[in-house]
Amino acid sequence: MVQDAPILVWFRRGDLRLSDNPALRAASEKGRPVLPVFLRDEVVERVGAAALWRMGLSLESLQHDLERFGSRLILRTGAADACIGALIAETGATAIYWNRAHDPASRQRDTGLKAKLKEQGVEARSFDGNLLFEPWRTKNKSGQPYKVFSPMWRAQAQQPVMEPVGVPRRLQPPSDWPETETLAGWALAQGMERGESILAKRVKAGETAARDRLEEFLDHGLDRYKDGRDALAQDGCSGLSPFLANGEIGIRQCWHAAMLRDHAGASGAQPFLRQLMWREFSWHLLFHWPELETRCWRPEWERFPWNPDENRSEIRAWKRGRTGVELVDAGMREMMVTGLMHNRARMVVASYLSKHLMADWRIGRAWFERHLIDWDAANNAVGWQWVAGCGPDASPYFRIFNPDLQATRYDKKGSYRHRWIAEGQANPPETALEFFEACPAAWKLSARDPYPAPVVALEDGRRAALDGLERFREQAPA
Ligand SMILES: Cc1cc2nc3c(=O)[nH]c(=O)nc-3n(C[C@H](O)[C@H](O)[C@H](O)COP(=O)(O)OP(=O)(O)OC[C@H]3O[C@@H](n4cnc5c(N)ncnc54)[C@H](O)[C@@H]3O)c2cc1C
Repeated sequence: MVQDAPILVWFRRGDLRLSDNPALRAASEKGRPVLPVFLRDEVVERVGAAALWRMGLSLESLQHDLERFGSRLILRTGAADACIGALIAETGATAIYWNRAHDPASRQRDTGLKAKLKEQGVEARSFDGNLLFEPWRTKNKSGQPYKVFSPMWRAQAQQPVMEPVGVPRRLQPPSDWPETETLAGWALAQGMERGESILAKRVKAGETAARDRLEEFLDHGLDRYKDGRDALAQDGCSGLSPFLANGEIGIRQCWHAAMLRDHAGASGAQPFLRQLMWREFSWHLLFHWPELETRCWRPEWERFPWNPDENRSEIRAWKRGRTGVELVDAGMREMMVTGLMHNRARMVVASYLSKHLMADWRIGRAWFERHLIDWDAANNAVGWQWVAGCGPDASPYFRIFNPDLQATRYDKKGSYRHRWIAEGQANPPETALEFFEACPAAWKLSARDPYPAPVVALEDGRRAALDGLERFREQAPA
């Protein structure tokens, strides 16, 4: 009987939660058995090592949350259409619901699958659960997608954002559960070299932890956010990015909670909402320009004399936190130890790579993709293109961050560098020493090594970058 047939609810990285989950909520309201599913499919296979490991913690937490409802999470590996086809055949499901993902690979997969399922008479419904506004509905005054952040912020911040839907009241289990693979069997930490145990010390995962983090930040961090968000050594940001990347909290939940504080007069609410809108802007761009991760948004920048050679010793030094430029090295080491990097440091290390070292920004984008636990396809691509100067609304290429000046301004007392760089300190803090445990053994790094001399003198690097810009401008068509 169709009215008793199960509905598959397909969770993805980006919506691993029970609240503010429109697909799950809609399925639960049908009064039919609900079968939650997560696939290790072609899209998941692309996720970098650290983010994949972090996603495993999310899935573990989601499993527990579902079990509290008498439900389960069915895990399968393989191409999405084969896995879904098999589950339909095994369970008699006649419908599948999911929340839309907006990265190009997911869109391609979902569009093909939806058409195929419809042909087979299966109800395939998608919901908007991952953004404040669906990107095809958001248009500038000329009816075009936004290319510049500020007008989008001014216009969209005034638009009503859908209220988050609540946790389902009940999840009716199917009469028989299909077979599931196990998270242990998936061994999601496999690609992590040595970093897993170090990262694990600091990571909290899951929907409850995400909500706690948001409340803690709103109660104790929001008022300091405007000035504190740039201070490298302070815990001045929300720390929500890994929760958002996995969808343990919904963006609409964050937005509405911050709006309430804004209405109550909290001074940091507007700057925080603005950053949430940057995430929205990034996804808006990736939706409308699906090549954003791999191609310069400004096509003429493909002719910029980036150096594509990833095997240069300077690039190796950048990856290993051994450039001899303290702020750059501190940022890169923070990422190795925590899977995260302060936003200011992300900008500095990205500028150093794409300008002082003239490396192709895609080398950095891919390295972040492998090492960040908050990896987000849109934020990462837009962040890199913004810094490298080839994206929409980008910082101009001639704006070259001077890491030493940035350190003077945003790490006045040197606490951030002290926290992450052990060499030369009589009693380095644990954080600085952990870098040597977290990085691959093959790098053969030791805290007892002398700190390296700069691989490029900052002034030489800046000059070379500006010369590159001049050559590029001379040969670019008018
Ligand atoms: C080169 C580069 C790469 C980046 N890669 C990523 C990435 O892979 N994943 C990621 O989530 N962010 C990325 N960012 C953006 C930003 O650095 C992080 O979102 C931020 O540091 C996360 O910390 P938080 O949650 O405490 O931020 P908060 O300052 O508390 O901000 C709250 C939320 O707003 C959003 N946000 C904040 N700043 C930005 C921004 N500049 N662009 C887009 N959204 C923003 C994020 O969702 C963030 O979680 C990148 C930035 C740069 C310059």
